[in-house]
Amino acid sequence: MAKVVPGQPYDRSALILFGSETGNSEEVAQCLGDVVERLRFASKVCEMDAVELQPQNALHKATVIIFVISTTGLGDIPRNARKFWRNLLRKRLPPNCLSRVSFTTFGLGDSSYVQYAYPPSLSAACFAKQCGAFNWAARKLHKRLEQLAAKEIYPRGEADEQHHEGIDGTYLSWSADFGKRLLSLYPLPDGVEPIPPHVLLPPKYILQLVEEENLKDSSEYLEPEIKDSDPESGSLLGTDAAEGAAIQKTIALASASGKTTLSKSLQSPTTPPRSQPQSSVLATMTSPVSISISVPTLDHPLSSISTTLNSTPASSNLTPISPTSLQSSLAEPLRTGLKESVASVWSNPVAGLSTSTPALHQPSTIVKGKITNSVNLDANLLDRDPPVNQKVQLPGAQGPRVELLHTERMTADNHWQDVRQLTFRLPANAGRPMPGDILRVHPNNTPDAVAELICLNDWEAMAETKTVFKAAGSSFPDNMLLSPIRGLHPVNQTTLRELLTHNLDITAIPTRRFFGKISEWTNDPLHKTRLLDFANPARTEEYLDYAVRSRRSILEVLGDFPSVKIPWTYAADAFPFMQGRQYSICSGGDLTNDTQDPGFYHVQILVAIVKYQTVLQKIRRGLCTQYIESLEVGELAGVSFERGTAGIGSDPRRPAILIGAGTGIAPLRSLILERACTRLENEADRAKTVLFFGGRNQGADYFYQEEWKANRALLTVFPAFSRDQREKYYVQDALRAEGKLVWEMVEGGASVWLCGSSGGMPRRVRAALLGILGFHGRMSREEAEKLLAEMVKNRLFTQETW
Ligand SMILES: Cc1cc2nc3c(=O)[nH]c(=O)nc-3n(C[C@H](O)[C@H](O)[C@H](O)COP(=O)(O)O)c2cc1C
Repeated sequence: MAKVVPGQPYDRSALILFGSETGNSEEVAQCLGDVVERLRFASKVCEMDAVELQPQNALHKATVIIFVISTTGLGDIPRNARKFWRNLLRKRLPPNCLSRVSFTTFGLGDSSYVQYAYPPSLSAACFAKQCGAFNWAARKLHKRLEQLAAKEIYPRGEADEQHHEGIDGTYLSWSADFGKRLLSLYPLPDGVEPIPPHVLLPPKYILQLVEEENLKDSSEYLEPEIKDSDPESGSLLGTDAAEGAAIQKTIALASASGKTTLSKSLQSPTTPPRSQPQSSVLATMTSPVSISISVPTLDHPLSSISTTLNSTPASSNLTPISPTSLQSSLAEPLRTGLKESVASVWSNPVAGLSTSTPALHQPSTIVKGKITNSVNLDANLLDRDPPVNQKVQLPGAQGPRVELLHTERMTADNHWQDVRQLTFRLPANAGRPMPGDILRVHPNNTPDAVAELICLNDWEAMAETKTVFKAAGSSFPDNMLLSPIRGLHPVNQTTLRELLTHNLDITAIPTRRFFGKISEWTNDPLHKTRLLDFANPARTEEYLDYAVRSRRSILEVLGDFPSVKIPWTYAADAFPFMQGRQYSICSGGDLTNDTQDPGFYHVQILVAIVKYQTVLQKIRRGLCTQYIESLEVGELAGVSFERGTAGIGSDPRRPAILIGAGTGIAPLRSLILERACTRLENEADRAKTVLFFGGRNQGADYFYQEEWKANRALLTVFPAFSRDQREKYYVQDALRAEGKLVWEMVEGGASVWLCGSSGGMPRRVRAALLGILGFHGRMSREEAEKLLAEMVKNRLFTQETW
């Protein structure tokens, strides 16, 4: 078992700042954190919005800064980087204000967004040159940093999800070369080597057992810079300022003196004395039975963790791993392809990225928009006693909750797909929901899954004991920067079981980084070798076959490798944090009002329940939709509200062409209802609303057809069902068939919305639109392209695909 070697700064530090909408950039940032730590940099990974531009802060003290940012919407900055971006754009910033900053950027994007995107600040010529909105956020950030005199120490990297190897297709070679560049710029002192890949890096967060009195005054240790008074920053998922403060409390130190006591129940005679040398071995896998814990002190937060697990090493009973492939297209969408080709000499073979599928959008997601506050739903709700049921509630009942009023299956009973409409009761203090707004659903792990994980890791003895998160200490020069824990509900003290239930994503598909980590916690040589294979970027196919194509969960992997025993103190570091899933609202207009109580609004979402089978034969279910499926009417659900596109397209005086397939109807219905209920002084001003809807069968998944009939005067619908006749017929075919009408509406200034799956549909719809502009509008290809780009620029074209 390798010894823990804490990061040794040697006067070098790296700040890794990410802007991430669905978690991919965050994962890249964590991987880069590992890369630099192995090069002996003190590192800190945090959201961009957690950092201020002030002269004396970490931004100016770090030896290097790596910005990792995705592009969202159509050329937009992710919401947890918008405050930082706005600050960077301030006109009164001195032109050389970042002259002490050495940086590089790594962008995450999708080249399919080249097509329509035309970021507002760009001229047509520039647009053509710059390939539309592809990686637009990273490009403009990089450019702005240089304008402010920051020094580029390594060229920008740009990952493309369309690459056949996904993000890894760019990331792996880029990070390997970047590492070499760092070593050449900042050579290590004689006799000091990079931390080798087989040595476990210190954790970012550790768990401690605490007695209640240790927590009482935890607020006095809050780290000033993570306090975020900007209500728009939304840096903490689904939280407002108060909730953010609570999160800060969560990560606040339990004891300034490092005097952290063990829960009495766990203080066994085998507990080592506190004076024990801090560099004790992390875990001795071969040792028998007892649990002994020495608690980290502030000075040496990591080196003192000493856990002797009751682990009898399992014999090598690894389940045979055969290449597998997905049998169903119903799997939650794979946003990130992954693969690996480059393994550099110095680099950590586990440093490559892996899929970040768990953080993905679910159907009905809208992530586009200018205004994206997270709103605390209702303080009063938090005081209510949750209904008694089998499900474990959010710890401390502090997470945002809303009441589920109604749920309804929207597909025919005999249809293979279960699509549900859920109606929630939203406190009015969140503001009136508008088309384009989002509900984020925060799921739970099931009690069974949690129990299984606890059992697999032999954590039964401490599972019910109060614990506290502690951001692991760091030699980072600016100690103000403690990264907020994204996606963590504010729990001041919680048990390990509660944490696993509400906060840690134990059913995510494991990343390569996860395999690298857990390989440290087995003493079975065969298991270790296999785990390191999966972590090795040079053996991507094995990882893909074992973990991704078969959609194995972290829990299943731990079941396959029973010799792995994760020290419980590492739980918060080993597992990803659970992030809520976003759903665009499908309600609007009069449906929004609560006729019984003006203190509330009603909000609906449309959710396709994710259930599928891989060649492993096991039925797989989406974590979030499983939670949604289990919700009962009247129950308070973990849901937060976020602003989206600010009602673009809801003005009934402007014609609207709405194109949607499947659950992509959600934001379109919201628009239709909003437009219909908006009263006009002169009804003659009301413009056409035309919906092109794509489904499989009229009898199975023609959502809201009764409503459309009732609204016939205000809405024209052209449905396209692919499976109702021999010849496949899709929305793009319906568009072509109504080409003349479409052209007339575009000519009349219509706004166009395109919503649904990001597969081939958006590309085909775009081709159809270009054809219509060419044929009916008599435009050349170039003119048609330019018109579409102009529409994007003027926010007359909105694409919400996932
Ligand atoms: C709703 C949505 C909009 C997107 N818009 C763009 C875009 O305009 N340009 C681009 O290059 N990529 C775009 N992408 C691709 C993302 O940048 C890419 O999926 C990235 O891996 C997401 O990283 P994140 O999880 O850190 O946000 C978009 C993705 C989604 C889901």
